[in-house]
Amino acid sequence: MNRAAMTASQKDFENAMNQVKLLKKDPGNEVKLKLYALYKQATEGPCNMPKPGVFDLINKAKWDAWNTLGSLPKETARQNYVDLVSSLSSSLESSSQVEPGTDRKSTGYETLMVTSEDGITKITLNRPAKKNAINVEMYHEIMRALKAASKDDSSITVLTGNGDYYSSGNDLTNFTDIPPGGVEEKAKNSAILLREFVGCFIDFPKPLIAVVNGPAVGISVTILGLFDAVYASDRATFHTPFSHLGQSPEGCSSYTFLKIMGPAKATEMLVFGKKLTAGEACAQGLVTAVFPDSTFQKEVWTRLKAFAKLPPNAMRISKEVIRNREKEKLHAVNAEECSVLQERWLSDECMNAVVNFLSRKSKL
Ligand SMILES: CCCC/C=C/CC(=O)SCCNC(=O)CCNC(=O)[C@H](O)C(C)(C)COP(=O)(O)OP(=O)(O)OC[C@H]1O[C@@H](n2cnc3c(N)ncnc32)[C@H](O)[C@@H]1OP(=O)(O)O
Repeated sequence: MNRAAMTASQKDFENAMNQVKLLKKDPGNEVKLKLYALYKQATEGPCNMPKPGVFDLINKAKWDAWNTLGSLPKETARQNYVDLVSSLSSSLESSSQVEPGTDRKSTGYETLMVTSEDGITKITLNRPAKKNAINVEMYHEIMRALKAASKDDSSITVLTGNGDYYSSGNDLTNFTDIPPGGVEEKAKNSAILLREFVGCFIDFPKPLIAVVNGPAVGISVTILGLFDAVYASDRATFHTPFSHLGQSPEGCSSYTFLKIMGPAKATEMLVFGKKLTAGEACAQGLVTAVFPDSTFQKEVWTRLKAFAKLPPNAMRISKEVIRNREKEKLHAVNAEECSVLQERWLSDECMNAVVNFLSRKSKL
């Protein structure tokens, strides 16, 4: 009897492991850590691995989850794993029945909403609960959306944010997913990603317009220097706290901001982390126009719809004439900024700032 039950439980365990791979929705980090811990306990027994270092956030979280199970018997862990997967499958299935085929799914983007209407392709950053922080998936999706927009039949492309923020910049949890090659490999991969990401903005062929609906931080601010127009709500602020984060400027801002606002004002922003109001950013040339938040959407979209009616080829060619002679320089600046940042990400100053944010010791 016992033996039959154990065999059945082992089979259920294997089925459950397969079921986890087939889950349609991400169950979230907390559940994933529980699954990891139960799996390890069921297959290897109690945790006797050395505790990972303080900067190794992911492995430390995994270790904590496993260690918490103490001396739970392997068979019980196996059963608990099976029970957890079964509850998970039914809850995720039922939630997908409530909301069949949401918009996000139909567009094929997880972190963005992309629509095309009235000659305008609108790319909306769509992680409002995280203040539209740009995680690795979002970097890739923005690049994909820009590539698609460069070839579609729209005349202009708009980037905006959903919710109260435009974007809080780089998602600081990006730094916690350390690959087997360690933090050096992570820094190298991030520099490659950043260079490719910024390169897409440098090369974007159609008029690119930012509709800054709220506060903007970090990389969401620096790349504005590569846009053709920037419209802001009077609720928006512009903040590049690189020194506070132990980092250095990116998005070609070390070049574009100096050209736009001059070295003194650019230094205040990029080195001293001065946060600008929308009015100040407009006075310094980073923002094209500011509108009261109450009428922002109406006024901006009326203006953009009128722009989108202009002959698209003329707009594209005019942009080429204005921007092309700077392209080579911008790519060189981008490469240099990324290589400096690759080093910065390995510094104690940067690691401490990220750990402080993640352990909720500091915010901007
Ligand atoms: C690979 C390429 C790398 C390119 C490098 C680029 C450099 C940069 O972009 S530097 C800028 C990095 N950004 C920040 O330092 C902002 C950090 N966030 C904050 O200081 C605050 O969250 C805020 C001032 C933006 C908002 O504060 P508020 O009190 O209104 O809201 P919160 O409760 O803090 O946020 C809600 C929710 O969102 C999460 N979150 C917000 N911003 C980020 C972020 N940048 N990275 C990760 N997560 C972020 C925050 O943790 C909250 O999540 P929970 O509800 O789960 O706690």
